Amino acid sequence: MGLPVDRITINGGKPLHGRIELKGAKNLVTKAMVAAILGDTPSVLKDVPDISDVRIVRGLLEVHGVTVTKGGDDELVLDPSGVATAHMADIDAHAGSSRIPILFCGPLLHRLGEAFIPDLGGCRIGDRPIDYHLEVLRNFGAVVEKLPSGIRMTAPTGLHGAKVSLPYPSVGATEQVLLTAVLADGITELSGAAIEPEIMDLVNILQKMGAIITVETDRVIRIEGVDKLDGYTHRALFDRNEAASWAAAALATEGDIFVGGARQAEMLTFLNVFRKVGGAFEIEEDGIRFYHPGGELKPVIIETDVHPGFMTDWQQPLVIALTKAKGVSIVHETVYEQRFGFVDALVEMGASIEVHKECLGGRPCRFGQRNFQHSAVISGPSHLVGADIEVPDLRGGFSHLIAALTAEGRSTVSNVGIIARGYENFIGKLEQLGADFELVA
Ligand SMILES: CC(=O)N[C@H]1[C@@H](OP(=O)(O)OP(=O)(O)OC[C@H]2O[C@@H](n3ccc(=O)[nH]c3=O)[C@H](O)[C@@H]2O)O[C@H](CO)[C@@H](O)[C@@H]1O
Ligand SMILES: C=C(OP(=O)(O)O)C(=O)O
Repeated sequence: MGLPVDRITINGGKPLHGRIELKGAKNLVTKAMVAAILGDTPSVLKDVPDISDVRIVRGLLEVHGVTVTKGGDDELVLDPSGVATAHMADIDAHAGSSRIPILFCGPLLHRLGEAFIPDLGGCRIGDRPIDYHLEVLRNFGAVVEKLPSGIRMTAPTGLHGAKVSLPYPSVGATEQVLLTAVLADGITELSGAAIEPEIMDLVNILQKMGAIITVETDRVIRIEGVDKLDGYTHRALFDRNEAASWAAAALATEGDIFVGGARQAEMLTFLNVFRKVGGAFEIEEDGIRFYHPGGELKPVIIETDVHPGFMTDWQQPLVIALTKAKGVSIVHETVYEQRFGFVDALVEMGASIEVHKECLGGRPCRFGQRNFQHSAVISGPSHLVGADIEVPDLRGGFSHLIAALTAEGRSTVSNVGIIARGYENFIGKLEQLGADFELVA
């Protein structure tokens, strides 16, 4: 279900208390849905969240002839037996705000011998080129033709295993290689691979389907192509980015939230930072309790990075807690060159945050000396006051919600529809946690 409104007013200053439940990770579920195209039989995916990115991918699969039906609660059955060439106009209409269409390339080239990819969506937090994707696909034997409306791909001699190397461990490009190599003829060796937990869960899924994938040391993944794959049955990995977001909300509002379904192993790096800032957590069998134990919050120096580093998607929500810490925190964003657009609204609300183009707080990154404002210096504690703010992107949007929840007085947050791209029923969850807000028609 979409959001009924695009604006909410929040009366801040009330700690969030209660329990929420996570479902499968946005960054795995959508890719698992694409993997279903590769099977000869239907796949069953469990713990699918009701978020708009899932609806977009569902629409795209249906346009390509995959029958998608609801199984049990939160379960999708994806039957690829009718996969057929789609109409370009229909694809364009369904691509929406997601970046997932690019991952249809390999599976569609295997099944149909051609693919059309419209312009991609996703958060505007940097240029987000797709050069690695196109380069690896060319290595497999794809012919890429750029059209005004998107990209058309064919594979006149089929797809063949290749030795490929990524200049940077891109999550999407690693998934592109996996989804293409599993049915390619011969062996693929990928070096410079990303190894995020969501990628490892995609590897689990592909192995269930019949793929042969070896994850070696030093970011090398070896895939032996097979002739056919079957469907899978899989419960999606929990959404660790949503877990970190609610954890940040608990800390910033001086609250206490039990995040059902969160697990320690995939959040080790986040938990260390959360503890250093002054947050407390208790790890239970069925989730993690995150809370503010009282006392002052402490400043930290964080550098975002690929896994097992501090995930870039965690920094935006955590910045609000850092505005409450006594002293100077630094966040050096090394994954996306423009992920600090969201701080303008926070400054308007009274936060003291400066962004710099230098690489502050650690080692130099790809963005140093290139005029990208990618390091933030946060001085606290700041007293935030309510304001009218507009959500710029998914995680920046969640961070705006937290800012409004901690601020004195009333804030109006508009463009909240973006948040539904990755947070299931966040309005209902805010209600469950005791937030004081109203939806504005
Ligand atoms: C749907 C999904 O899973 N999204 C996640 C995925 O995004 P996504 O897969 O798009 O992110 P990537 O890991 O590919 O991007 C990382 C960096 O590589 C660059 N790059 C990437 C591809 C390419 O062809 N050329 C290139 O230069 C990007 O501009 C960026 O600077 O991983 C990111 C990094 O963990 C997360 O923040 C996103 O939440
Ligand atoms: C950047 C993100 O997602 P996407 O790649 O879907 O834009 C995110 O989840 O924070």
